[in-house]
Amino acid sequence: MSSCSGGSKLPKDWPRDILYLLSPSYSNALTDEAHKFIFLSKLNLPSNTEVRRVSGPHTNVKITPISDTFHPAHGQFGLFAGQHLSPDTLILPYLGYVHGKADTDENSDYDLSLDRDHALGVDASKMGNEARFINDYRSISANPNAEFRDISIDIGKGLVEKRIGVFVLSAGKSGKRAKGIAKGEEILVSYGKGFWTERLKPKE
Ligand SMILES: C[S@@+](CC[C@H](N)C(=O)[O-])C[C@H]1O[C@@H](n2cnc3c(N)ncnc32)[C@H](O)[C@@H]1O
Repeated sequence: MSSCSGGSKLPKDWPRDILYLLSPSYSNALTDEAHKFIFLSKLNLPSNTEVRRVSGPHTNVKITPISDTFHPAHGQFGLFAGQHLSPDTLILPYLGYVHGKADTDENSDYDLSLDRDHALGVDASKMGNEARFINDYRSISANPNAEFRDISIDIGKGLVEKRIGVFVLSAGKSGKRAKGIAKGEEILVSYGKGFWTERLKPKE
């Protein structure tokens, strides 16, 4: 795990009690099968796989306190575009604690699925990067402007690591989203209906 907390490389408005990550943190309880799924030889990738290199802090985004009292996440933070972002651009990876079913925190509001078949998640509740501040579009905008997609990251020695990336939505067949995300616009995804139904359940 590569991390920095308190160093000069922290993004503006980064909370003191959350560890800022430059790469994922892995649970010691991950199975061999999970490791094989996450870490792959470049030689075994389909030829059309885009292998990427990314590193934080991410200057294309801004962590911003939500001061608008009509915003449903008022008093919290959101992630905003620091520059124009074109359709289909990778904005940043979603980093956090990569874990299996055995160490899932059922109460986390920052746990994103990495792979359903292997029951793998990325939980950014205690550690993560700027992506943990992305809000859901509901009650903020008519539609999301970004989405999560699988990405392959070059980690050297001929290996790649599977992660989740946040992408600007594609322009769409009719080109209605061709403008992408404007500088200063909030980056919004859909958490999926499941997130909100879980939240509405009484806590045990
Ligand atoms: C992954 S966090 C997003 C960042 C969060 N706003 C923060 O400052 O840490 C998810 C939490 O943000 C809030 N949130 C995100 N989108 C929301 C929305 N559309 N309506 C209400 N609350 C939202 C909820 O409290 C949710 O549990």
